[in-house]
Amino acid sequence: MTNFLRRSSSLARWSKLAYEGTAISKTRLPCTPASQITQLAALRRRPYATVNNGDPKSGKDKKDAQVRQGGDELSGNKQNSPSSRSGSGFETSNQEDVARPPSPKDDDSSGKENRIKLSQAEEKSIDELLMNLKRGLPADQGKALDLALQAIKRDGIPKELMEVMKNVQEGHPIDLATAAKLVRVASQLSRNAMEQNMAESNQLPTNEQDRQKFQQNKQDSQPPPPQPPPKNNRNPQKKPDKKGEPFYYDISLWVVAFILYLLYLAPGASDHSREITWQEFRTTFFDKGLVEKLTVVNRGRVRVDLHKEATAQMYPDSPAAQGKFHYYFSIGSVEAFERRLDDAQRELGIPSSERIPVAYKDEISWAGTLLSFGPTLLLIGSVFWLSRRASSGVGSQSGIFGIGKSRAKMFNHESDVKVKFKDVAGMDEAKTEIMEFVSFLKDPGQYQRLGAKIPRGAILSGPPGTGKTLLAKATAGESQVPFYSVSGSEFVEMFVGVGPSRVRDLFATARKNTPCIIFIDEIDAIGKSRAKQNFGGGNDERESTLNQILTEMDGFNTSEQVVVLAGTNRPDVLDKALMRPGRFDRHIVIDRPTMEGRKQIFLVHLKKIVTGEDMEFLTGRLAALTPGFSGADIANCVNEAALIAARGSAEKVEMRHFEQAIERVIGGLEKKSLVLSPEEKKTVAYHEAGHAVCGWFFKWADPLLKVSIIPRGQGALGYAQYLPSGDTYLMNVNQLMDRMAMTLGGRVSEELHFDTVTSGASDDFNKVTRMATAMVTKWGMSNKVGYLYFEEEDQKLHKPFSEETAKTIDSEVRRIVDEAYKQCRELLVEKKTEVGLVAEELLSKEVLSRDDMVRLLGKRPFEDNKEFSKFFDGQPKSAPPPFASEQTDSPPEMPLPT
Ligand SMILES: Nc1ncnc2c1ncn2[C@@H]1O[C@H](COP(=O)(O)OP(=O)(O)OP(=O)(O)O)[C@@H](O)[C@H]1O
Repeated sequence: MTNFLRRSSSLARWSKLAYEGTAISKTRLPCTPASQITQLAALRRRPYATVNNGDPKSGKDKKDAQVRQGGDELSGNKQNSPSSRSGSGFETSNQEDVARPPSPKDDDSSGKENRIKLSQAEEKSIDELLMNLKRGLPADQGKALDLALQAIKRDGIPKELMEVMKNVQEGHPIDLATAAKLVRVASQLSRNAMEQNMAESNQLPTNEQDRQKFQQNKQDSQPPPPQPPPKNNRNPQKKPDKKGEPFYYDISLWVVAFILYLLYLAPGASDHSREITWQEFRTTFFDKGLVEKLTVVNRGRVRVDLHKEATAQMYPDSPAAQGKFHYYFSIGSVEAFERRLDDAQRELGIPSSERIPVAYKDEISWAGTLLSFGPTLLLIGSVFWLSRRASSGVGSQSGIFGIGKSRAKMFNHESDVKVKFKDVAGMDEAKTEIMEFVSFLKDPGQYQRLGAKIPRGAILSGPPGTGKTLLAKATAGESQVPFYSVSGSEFVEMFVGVGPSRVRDLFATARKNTPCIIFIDEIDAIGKSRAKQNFGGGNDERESTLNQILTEMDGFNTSEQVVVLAGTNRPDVLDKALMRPGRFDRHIVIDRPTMEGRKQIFLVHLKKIVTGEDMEFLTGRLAALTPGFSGADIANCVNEAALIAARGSAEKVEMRHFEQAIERVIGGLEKKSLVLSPEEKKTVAYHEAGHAVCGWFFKWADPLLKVSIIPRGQGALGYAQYLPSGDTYLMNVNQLMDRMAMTLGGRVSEELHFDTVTSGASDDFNKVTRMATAMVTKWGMSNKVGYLYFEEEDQKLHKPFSEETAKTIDSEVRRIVDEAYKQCRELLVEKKTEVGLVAEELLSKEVLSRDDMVRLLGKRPFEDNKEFSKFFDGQPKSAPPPFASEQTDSPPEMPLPT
């Protein structure tokens, strides 16, 4: 035991662990140790060392034994050394029992007369242990530990505990009765320690009768005068504890921990066996006739059963003389072992009738089996842990078990959805259509009374940023209902079945919160036509998600107030089944805003901006400057203007800030770092001048607003911006021809003014070719091809026309472009001087405005669109910003006629 106690660091660790294990159930403490003892005894294995010279064991074991012996000698216990007694080091204390002083009669089994005192060396070890342990403990715990160990030191270890340890050592498992015994011993030890402590501090009598009397007297008497708190009293035994019960538990805890530790150290159940070699087996046991039986276990090991009595006589200290202990040795193969054994027996002349019986046995090693499951358990454990960790992060839906849950964001109508219809500008028709959903959600009774079927949903389609989501939110805001927003792509996962499951979950949640609105943005991610998807391999997962949406929408009964809105930029690719009545009943097209729409959207966004400009004029001018802008572009422009103004420390956002912002949004950042050579600059100037002069003198072309040779954005060395003749939806042949001629103006000008031409007109040619091709193949503007429409489809492998038609189309496109070129060249030859004028002015100023053009070329000979031109005429100073949607150096492409 001295040895064990010397290892105080491990005792500290172990006791702390035991304490932590039991601390959580302080009130149930007396029951705790029993179960733990069983576990602990089985957990820890400690090699056994016998001390007899004849006993087969390694040199290391011998050394251990010598150390132990030395320890016992040190403790003055020489005559009780293990060589004279079997058992563990604890038993060395048994002799002290004789010298134990008589104590008052105590009826409990762990009373003082039943204790075995510790030796001096052991007591010393306890003191050391105490010192080490107390360092890492809170003051209260330290005090309790002190008391517990002092009591053990003073009174010794109960005999019962010793018996248990002996049993454990002999390999008997700790059964319920033993556990109960241990509990009793532990609690008795604790109580004794506590009472002793009380007695010492209050002179409490230690025998039962006196104790009762004392308690009675204490109750009858006056409460003792309050003691001043003892200052610097370092002796916890003298200090009465005020916490009472909890303190008792603390002591108990330490007693339990200590007992557990003793058991844990006892060379117990685990020390049933020891490996030896064949040679050791032969010389030590076999040749001496001690072997009773051999058992081949799992064809790899042989267990040696010895004649107990004979072994005990020959090796009194060997554990093999005790109950369940046995030696074993490993064999290479059963056959080889049998041969060896036969040989050995033959050598010894053992007759065949007396030969040692050999049994064969297969045993399952539970540890091995468990170990083989280790990697699997580890994998399952880590997956579980990862999923738990993930789910404790963003939200409870994000773990692996929440994968089938809908990712829809819910906006509370009271707090989150603040958008109203007044915030959505420039789409009056769409608002009127969607208003019906609002009145249904607000007052469904009116519709039901008249037998009208409630619309299920609407698809909002249109280019990006035109306000589809905003409109859906405003619908929720107006109808004062919850709003579930989800993107179509959020249904698509790599796992099969997740999409449909999320759809189900979304609709189930919505049904629980009726009335409400579900908004599925970018529904084309899942709602693509199933026929089209199958080209080049289908996507079953997407298809089943779509099917689930169709089913869910069918599943609504008419009284369910769930409206499904969906947004898409590609209504053309949607599955027809989605669009049929009863599902998305309404198809609301939200196009880019018109001039009036843009004005209103600017008004909405300008509300938040500090500006001193006249609102009517400002919004009109900005709207005129931004044809083709979506609501999102407008919002971005307004914000950009405010940023530019703030960057220049301006008081207010002025017109020039807005114009700069629009330029930036359209053309990108000015590339100041890009320095052109003088020749390149000249070419760009003449190229742009060619466009500008064409725009000025062709009746159906758009007049110039601004031309610049400052490089911007990606690869645009210069650009010309034009005043649109209006929000054009239809274009006639004259307009198309003038526009194509104007687009070719850059190259023609280069031809007329330079010896050679540059690559700068490539984008112009692209536009011209596309326009001419559309005129021939789609718009019926070629007599030779006639009134035919040929769809351009990238995915189609075959052209929808014959080779002959293809040739005709080619020649017609070429004819049209040639005509446009001729028209342009005729004009520019005639206006060669004007082109030179404009180009030279551009070279010197880099930017020319509409007013510069008037000054250089005179007033345009045609009437401009009043609606637009009123915002630009009479503005001598400010150069108007560029035309929308143009980033290159050529005139704008015409909108596709609808
Ligand atoms: N009609 C409008 N009135 C006011 N603001 C608008 C309007 N349209 C768009 N906006 C602004 O543009 C922003 C983006 O619009 P929104 O998200 O609704 O576009 P969307 O059509 O849903 O785009 P996408 O198709 O890319 O999803 C809005 O937050 C709003 O600031």
